[in-house]
Amino acid sequence: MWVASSSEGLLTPTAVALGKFDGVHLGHQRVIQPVLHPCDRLSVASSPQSKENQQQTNQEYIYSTVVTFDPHPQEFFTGQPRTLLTPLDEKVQQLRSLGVEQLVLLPFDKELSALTPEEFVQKILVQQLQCQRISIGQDFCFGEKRSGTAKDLQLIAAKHNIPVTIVPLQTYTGDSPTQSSCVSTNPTQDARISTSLIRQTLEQGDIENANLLLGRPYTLFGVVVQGQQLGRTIGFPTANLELPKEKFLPRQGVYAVRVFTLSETSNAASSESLGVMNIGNRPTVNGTYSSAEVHLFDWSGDLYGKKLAIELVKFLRPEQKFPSLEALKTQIQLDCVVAKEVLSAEWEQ
Ligand SMILES: Cc1cc2nc3c(=O)[nH]c(=O)nc-3n(C[C@H](O)[C@H](O)[C@H](O)COP(=O)(O)O)c2cc1C
Ligand SMILES: Nc1ncnc2c1ncn2[C@@H]1O[C@H](COP(=O)(O)OP(=O)(O)OP(=O)(O)O)[C@@H](O)[C@H]1O
Repeated sequence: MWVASSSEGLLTPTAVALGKFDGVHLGHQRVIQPVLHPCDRLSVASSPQSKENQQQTNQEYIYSTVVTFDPHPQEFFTGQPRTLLTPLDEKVQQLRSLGVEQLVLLPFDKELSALTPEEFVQKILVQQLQCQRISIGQDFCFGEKRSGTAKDLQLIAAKHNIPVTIVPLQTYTGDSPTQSSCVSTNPTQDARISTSLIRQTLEQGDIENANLLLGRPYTLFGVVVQGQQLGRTIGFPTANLELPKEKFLPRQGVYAVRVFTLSETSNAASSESLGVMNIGNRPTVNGTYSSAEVHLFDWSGDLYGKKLAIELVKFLRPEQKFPSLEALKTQIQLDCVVAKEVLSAEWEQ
């Protein structure tokens, strides 16, 4: 997938899905669908329809494009760094797997934030992106002080003969964490699927619902670095992960997880293990910084420098300060038993 951050080097003309898309959750995926090429829309596959096919039928090739903002608008307005469900690398990976061909990162600055809705359409969508088609969610707002609505975009774009798909809000009943049918389009009863809702569920340790809203497991990607090497002295060696500093972390505590070792070049998963993960400050050993560390079941070897993907499956318990390393060891043994039960029950479903 092509990533562009300036008006130069853009692949044009484009079919554009517009928004922040942090998390690339189920609502976002519905907004992206209408701009994908037909074969990707059906299969949600990774390889887009070939450009040659479209040229053979004499159509102008239109690049399926997600247009987003960098930095996140909230970061620009508050001046505070914002953590993200999907830092850039992860967002690129998710969008690529949906079949998106281009990600455009509009620099969100004073100038961009001051564009009126009409100027945004004219300067960005028409002139820069040669946009042929647009997809947005029903609650999309844009332009200076978020003054333009989805309907406004439809009216303004119509003047340039650009059709706009307004995707109805995808909502969630939240009462049935094991069924994908809990995603619906009934906005009166249900909560709108949003980045904010997923952040809240992760903050509460409600991994099952966060995973449903995302349409995939919430995953931490990181490189294994050295820890204090105390884990091996209590019989539970752990791989300490260095995570992107902007990655949003869920509630501190212990999780049942699935772990994939990634190939250094392609990011393809080469092997899968099960394990337990702790996210927190390790008060028992007077830890002074937050760490994320995983113990893999029935595994031994050297993971230093390896890239891991850790899929969170279930929150097991909050982190605690134990009176001794022996007491911590006893608790981790119990954590392993519970995690194995959780993960094998999941496997059977
Ligand atoms: C499954 C699991 C649960 C843990 N739970 C706690 C806990 O409740 N409290 C705590 O202080 N540390 C906890 N830890 C972190 C340990 O203190 C840590 O693994 C140990 O100090 C080794 O750290 P090191 O890898 O930096 O050597 C947990 C670790 C694991 C793997
Ligand atoms: N649940 C949803 N159903 C339909 N469209 C959605 C949904 N959530 C977001 N969208 C649309 O997807 C695009 C990207 O959404 P965006 O990331 O800007 O908002 P969000 O997911 O609601 O996040 P936040 O919680 O930060 O507002 C926008 O066009 C938005 O209107």
